[in-house]
Amino acid sequence: MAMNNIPSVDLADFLSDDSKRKKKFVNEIGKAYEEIGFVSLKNHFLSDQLVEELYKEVKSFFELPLETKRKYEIEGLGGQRGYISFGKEHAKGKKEGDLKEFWHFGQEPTPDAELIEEYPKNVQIEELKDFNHTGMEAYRMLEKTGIYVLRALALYIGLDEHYFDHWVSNGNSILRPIHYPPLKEEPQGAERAGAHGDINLITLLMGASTGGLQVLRKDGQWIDAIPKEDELVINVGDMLERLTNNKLRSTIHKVINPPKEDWDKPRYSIPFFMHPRSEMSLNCLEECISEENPKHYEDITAGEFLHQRLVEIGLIKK
Ligand SMILES: O=C(O)CCC(=O)C(=O)O
Ligand SMILES: [Fe+2]
Repeated sequence: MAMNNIPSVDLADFLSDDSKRKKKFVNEIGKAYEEIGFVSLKNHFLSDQLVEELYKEVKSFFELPLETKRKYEIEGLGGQRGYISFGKEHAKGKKEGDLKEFWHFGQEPTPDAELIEEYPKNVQIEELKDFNHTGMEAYRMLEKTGIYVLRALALYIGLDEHYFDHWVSNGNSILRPIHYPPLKEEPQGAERAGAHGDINLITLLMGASTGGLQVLRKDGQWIDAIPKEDELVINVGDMLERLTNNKLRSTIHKVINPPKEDWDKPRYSIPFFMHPRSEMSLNCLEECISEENPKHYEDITAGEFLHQRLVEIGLIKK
C-alpha cells in the first residue's frame, strides 16, 4: 500500500525575522529536494476561498459542450494557451495519450517587462464571466509563493537570495486546470497522467478533487503525494534539476487510474508550472559542479529547453 510521506515545511519560518527559523526552512526544503524532490508547504499565499472559486469555475468550463470548448483550442500555440483536448498530451517516451483535457493560463506581463520573446495572449472564455479573472488571481498568488520558495533554494545552493527574482518575474509560467473524466472502458495502457518529470523550475499544486498522484522514491517505491489541508505540494522540475547539475531532484510522478468501482468519478487538479523568462541560462551552476559531481548537461537556455520538451510530449509538431 502506498503511503504519504512528503516532508512538510512552513513558509512562515522563511518569512520570520528570526534568522534561525529562516535557516531552518532553507535547510529543510533543500534537503527534501535532494532526497525526494517534493514538499508540502503551509502558510502560502493562496486562500481556501480562492481555491474554491477557481475549482467552481474550472468545473463549469469542463462541463461545457465539447464544441464550445473546441472554440478555445487555438492552433499554432503549441498548447501554451487556452484549451487542450482529450488525449493530446503524452508523457515523454510514451505513445498513449494521457486521459485528460486541460486549460492553460499564461503570463500577463507588466508594461515594463522588456521581454525578448512576446507571450501569446490569454484566451478569454465568453460563456463564464468569472473564469479568466479568478484564474489570473490564483496565478498571481502561486507566483508570489513560488518566488519565496526559489529564494530559499537560491540560499541553499549558495547563490544570492534574489538570484531567481528577475528571471521568474514576468516569466513564462503556466497555470493548468486539468479534468480527468470518468473512465468508460479499459484504458489499454493509457493512464490519467503517465510517469513524467515536470519541465519547469518548480511546480506548485493545490489539493486535487481526489487522490491519485504518486511519486517515485529513490528506492523505487511509488508513494502517494497528498497535500494536507491548506498545504501546497511543491516539486522540483527538470529545469531546476539541470541548472543545479542534479543536486536538486526532479522526481518522476504520475496520476494513476482509479479502481473500477470509482471509474464513474472524475478528477480535477490545478498545477502551476513556474517557468523563467525564455532567455534564462540553464547552464549548470558553478556552485553545483565538483570533482565528485562533474557537469552532466550541455549548455542551453530555458526557451530552447522548453521547445524541445513540447515536441517530445506532442504539443508541438516537428
Ligand atoms: O493531476 C495532478 O495531480 C498532477 C498532474 C501533473 O503531474 C502534471 O500535469 O504535470
Ligand atoms: Fe507533473
